[in-house]
Amino acid sequence: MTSARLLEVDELSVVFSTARGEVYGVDGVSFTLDHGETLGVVGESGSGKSVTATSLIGVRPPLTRVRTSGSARLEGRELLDMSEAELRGIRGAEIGYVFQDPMTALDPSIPVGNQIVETLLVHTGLDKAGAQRRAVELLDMVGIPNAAASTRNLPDQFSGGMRQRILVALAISCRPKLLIADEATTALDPTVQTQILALLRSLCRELSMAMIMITHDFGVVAATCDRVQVMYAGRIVERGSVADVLTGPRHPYTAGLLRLAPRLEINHHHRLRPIPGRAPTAIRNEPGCRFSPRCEFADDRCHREEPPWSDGLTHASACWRNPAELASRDGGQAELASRDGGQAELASRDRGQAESTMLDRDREPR
Ligand SMILES: Nc1ncnc2c1ncn2[C@@H]1O[C@H](COP(=O)(O)OP(=O)(O)OP(=O)(O)O)[C@@H](O)[C@H]1O
Repeated sequence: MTSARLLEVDELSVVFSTARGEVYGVDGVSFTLDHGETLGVVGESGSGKSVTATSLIGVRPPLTRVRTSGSARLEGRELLDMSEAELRGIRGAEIGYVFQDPMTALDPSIPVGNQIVETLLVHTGLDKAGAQRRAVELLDMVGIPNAAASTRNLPDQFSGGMRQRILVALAISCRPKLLIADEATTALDPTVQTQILALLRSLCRELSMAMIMITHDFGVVAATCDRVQVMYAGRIVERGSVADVLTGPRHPYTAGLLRLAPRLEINHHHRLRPIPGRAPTAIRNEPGCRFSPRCEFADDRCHREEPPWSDGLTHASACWRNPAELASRDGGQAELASRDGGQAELASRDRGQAESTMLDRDREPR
């Protein structure tokens, strides 16, 4: 029986034992994802985006003692209790993963077609001839020119953008229900980045595939996602629809990130500029809100007590302060709100632009 929800993550915590003590890579994260839905996960470096995602597919850093707790269910099946063999069956087949650097995921010594064929033979009932035909179809689908001949090429015979397309082909080869794109376009130049984002969005639609898009970049989220959650120091601090969060951020951290993002256009690189102060490593030794040492609105209670999560709302944040109060105290916020009106428009324009780019099927030269 298929569960209504594709993914249900409940109080997920991932703790690393380090020389400095226990470090919470992720600390009590909960979220859900429906079939076909696209979710952006945004936050500064070290906020726990990748640890959240890799714990779903059971990938653990080597030589590190890790303790995972909570729950992560894929269509009702607990991923955290699965054996390595069961997880191997999930990875690729039900959850596809696209990394930032295709060369870490592609074997440089094996022709790309063979790498896709291997995956298909492991996870599907296709025979070799069927898998070879499917590999050509997949390369064609992601916009590799001369797909049949290209199957014989090694990864380094392709440009960076083409390699990223090949990685997308590999990730979707078994028609996963969920695609996780982890900074998948960060290393690409802006034009190629726009094309890959368009490709991902259109594949999600064509294949009814859900996607978790991990990024530093609100422009990427605006171009590809329905919903977004913002992470800080191992926790989710705000979540909502992309339009709601971009037009009216409720958490001072999100507002700060948006204020510092130059422009929400996906054809410009704009990794998050840092908010003043240092992002903490999530070692549980301080009471109160983790953002309070960097927050211009923090009062005594923020430093003392963990803020509650405003549950039941589609647009919610974990903050003691009232968003209206923050907006009235922060002149910059008012400016942000009016600028964000334009940004919401941009979000839908970016999507249109990204999709028409996809329809054009333009291909970057080698
Ligand atoms: N192997 C490890 N050993 C110890 N701590 C780790 C390890 N991997 C991750 N962490 C901790 O988990 C936190 C979250 O890491 P994660 O890679 O998820 O961040 P991120 O938000 O994905 O950052 P980036 O955007 O730079 O990839 C880090 O700040 C670090 O403290």
